[in-house]
Amino acid sequence: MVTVTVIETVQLTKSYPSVTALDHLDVTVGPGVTGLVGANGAGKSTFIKILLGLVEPTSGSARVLGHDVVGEGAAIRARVGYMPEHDCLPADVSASDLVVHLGQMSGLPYAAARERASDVLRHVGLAEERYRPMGGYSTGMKQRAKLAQALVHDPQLVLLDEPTNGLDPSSRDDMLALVHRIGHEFGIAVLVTSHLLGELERVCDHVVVLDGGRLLQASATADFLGATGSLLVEVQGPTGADRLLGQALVDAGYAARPAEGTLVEVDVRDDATRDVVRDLVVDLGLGLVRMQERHHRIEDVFRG
Ligand SMILES: Nc1ncnc2c1ncn2[C@@H]1O[C@H](COP(=O)(O)OP(=O)(O)OP(=O)(O)O)[C@@H](O)[C@H]1O
Repeated sequence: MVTVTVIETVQLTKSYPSVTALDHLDVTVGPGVTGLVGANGAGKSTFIKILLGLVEPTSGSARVLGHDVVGEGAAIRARVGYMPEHDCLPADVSASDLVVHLGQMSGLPYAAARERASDVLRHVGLAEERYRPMGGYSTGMKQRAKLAQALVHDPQLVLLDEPTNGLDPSSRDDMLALVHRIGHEFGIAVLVTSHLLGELERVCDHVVVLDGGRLLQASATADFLGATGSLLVEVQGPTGADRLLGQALVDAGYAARPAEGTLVEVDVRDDATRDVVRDLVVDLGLGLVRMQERHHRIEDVFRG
């Protein structure tokens, strides 16, 4: 299988007078959905603006779909869709009119722009409301309109800057499902940023983690989420965890500690660990609610 490089940066650096926003970044992004993760100020928006050819690097280089970000910004923007982080929608224009207009700006004839706009607005889930002025939209509807305009010119790559910002949990799930569909069903490469590390685990094939402008880690999501070598055990009753953590586990030679909520984390020592823990729970007269392998979270990379 040929792996296509969508984005490639070499020692990419962006310095502002008081801060180094990006510090010698070597990043390669391929097809599918890639998450760009980092706390506020980590450099995510700066990275996206450089990829679009809107901000020049201080040093190093970056190529998007084979084009150099310095000098070939127009060619990049013709093939890349961009969903900005902040609310930038004109209040008195409808989503339909905006997306048709931007489709025409990208070079589509009016009839084709209308047809494409109608398609993408349907895909992002804006129905009748697409004809109403966007000033009256909820945050979720505004995010959908911003996503539609990024897709209207049939890009090969979309850069989505914090698309779940300001959304309630259910709209957040809808937006993440859409991001996943764009990357997998529509076959458009996606780079999506978030400061909420946990949410990208579900939809991204790869994750790039930035910290203070530096690359902390870049790998397949599955590599971030590997098993930790311990079990999470939940037993019934308010004192169940304490009783399990009492002498019996120690006597049996297991290292264990309290985990989130009322969970108990037990280090896996050998193949028999699960059976021993289950038997101990039974011997103590506790009901076993669940016992599962503990997996890493993307957050763990920040804990070193
Ligand atoms: N035009 C600018 N002039 C000076 N400093 C800037 C400029 N743009 C960004 N910065 C600084 O560069 C650093 C990275 O900012 P950036 O907006 O890229 O981070 P981010 O990860 O996108 O965070 P957020 O999610 O809060 O936007 C920050 O310290 C920011 O203050």
